[in-house]
Amino acid sequence: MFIHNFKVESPNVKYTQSEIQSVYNYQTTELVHENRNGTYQWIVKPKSIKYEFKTSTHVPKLGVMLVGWGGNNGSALTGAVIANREGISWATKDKIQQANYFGSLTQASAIRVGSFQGEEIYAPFKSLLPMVNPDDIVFGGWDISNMNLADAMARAKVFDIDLQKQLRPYMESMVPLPGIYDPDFIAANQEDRANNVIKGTKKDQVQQIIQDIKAFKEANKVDKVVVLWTANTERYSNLVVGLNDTMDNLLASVDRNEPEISPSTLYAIACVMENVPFINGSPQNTFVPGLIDLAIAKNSLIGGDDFKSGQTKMKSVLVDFLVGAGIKPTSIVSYNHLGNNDGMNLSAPQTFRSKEISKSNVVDDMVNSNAILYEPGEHPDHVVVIKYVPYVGDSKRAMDEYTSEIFMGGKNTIVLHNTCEDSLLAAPIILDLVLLAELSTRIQFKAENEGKFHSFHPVATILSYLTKAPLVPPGTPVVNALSKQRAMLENIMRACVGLAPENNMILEYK
Ligand SMILES: NC(=O)c1ccc[n+]([C@@H]2O[C@H](COP(=O)([O-])OP(=O)(O)OC[C@H]3O[C@@H](n4cnc5c(N)ncnc54)[C@H](O)[C@@H]3O)[C@@H](O)[C@H]2O)c1
Ligand SMILES: O=P([O-])([O-])O[C@@H]1[C@@H](O)[C@H](O)[C@@H](O)[C@H](O)[C@@H]1O
Repeated sequence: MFIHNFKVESPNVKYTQSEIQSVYNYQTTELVHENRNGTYQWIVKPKSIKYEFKTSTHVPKLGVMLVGWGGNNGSALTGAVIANREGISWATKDKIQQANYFGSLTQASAIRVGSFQGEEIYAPFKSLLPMVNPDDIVFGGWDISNMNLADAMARAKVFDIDLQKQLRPYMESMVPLPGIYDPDFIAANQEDRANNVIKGTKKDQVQQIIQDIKAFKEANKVDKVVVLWTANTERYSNLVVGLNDTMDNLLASVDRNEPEISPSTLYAIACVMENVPFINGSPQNTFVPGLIDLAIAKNSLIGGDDFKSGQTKMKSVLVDFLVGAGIKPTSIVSYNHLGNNDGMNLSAPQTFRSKEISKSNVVDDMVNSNAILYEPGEHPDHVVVIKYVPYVGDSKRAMDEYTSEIFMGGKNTIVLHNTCEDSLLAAPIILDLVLLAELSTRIQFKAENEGKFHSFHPVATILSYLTKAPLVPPGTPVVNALSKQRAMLENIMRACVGLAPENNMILEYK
């Protein structure tokens, strides 16, 4: 059975006018490696730590400023929110289609809340904690192309024509602000697009972005702004001591107009200086060490990298299943071709390399978790190929071959063909990223041994389910297995409302 909302009644949960307060006993373990009677043993000690959470229930009017607003993803998300808000339906060759948020974890997935008279009871994921209604989001942003959002939607060729016709009146007045353009960081084939750029030094550009954010906030009377990069993939920035290794060196490099500071890092600096959450939906290393330093010093949320939308999302499920089943993947070949502008930009070696890194590292945690299957340092062969084929447009075609060793010298080969409608998979992920980033800034918590409440660490690992290469604080484990990432997010939100983690034991029926 499905219920649409619920209230938790518990001595550990208190609903006030402005907050949900919860006390949560976090069950974990402590490991020691001790010499017991002359033999070193691993001792595992169950441990319970009391946490207190406070979640503000003041849901803000949210502004979302997209870098790359006029791109396929940006125009698709903007159009989809308008279509949902206005209740637009449109004719397709099959049926009259209603707007929806399928593919959004927060808007279209469910959680188990328990059982009632022998029946499993589920509720919307978003019913766990008060969240922004996506229909209410005000969009804006920047693009190096000055094309209005209605024409950008037509250029993207993502939506059905009847839907585009209905959306055009809402979107043709939406024009991206000039963006920071540096041809050294994206493919040369993007130059023709760059007719809407901020002039001046890198410092001038940062200042302009800060002014743009302030002006957007004032003009739209939004309470909060979240900025998300859905612009083209950049090449990696070189990490240089004295240039971008610390926040002081990074800011000094901007003052000196150092060429190696990328546009994406400049946008991120502007956001951190304004305490505006910044999320990187692409694979480049926007978050150079100096930027991470700055975000921590300012306690300003940063998250990324690279939306986990299709081929890689499937990989983080399949490899988790195989390794979890004691089967040894030995060869993973991931090929895809696509024909959108993202694909054209990725046809350059330096920008492809950024994507190759994020798509290749996604199995590391799963491989490293099982020393029965893999010797120290042993990894599957893993190849990533991306080709630009204009004809297929945004309809990316992914083909994967997984070869694994199975019982008694056997081999198993799994072949997948996955038509990933790139922007229709990425747009709902962008929505989740901005909604969860906003929610996480309304949560304060403290452990029993901490004196005062504090926010999550500015490096938002809570967003990792949505990214290929989760950005984590130094010294924090990187988890890519999709089921673990989703469980982490759900269970943290359950803790905020006093519910135990979903452990799937259902002992009541055992
Ligand atoms: N499934 C997916 O679509 C998916 C998944 C993961 C990551 N991504 C990443 O998301 C990004 C966007 O994908 P897309 O399909 O919308 O690409 P797109 O090329 O259609 O859109 C990118 C937009 O960014 C603009 N732009 C480029 N540099 C800019 C800058 N410095 N400032 C402002 N605007 C700039 C371009 O003019 C373009 O309009 C790409 O980096 C892609 O790799 C996409
Ligand atoms: O998310 P995913 O499908 O694994 O990876 C995708 C790439 O394979 C593809 O080339 C490009 O369309 C997107 O930028 C996305 O990153």
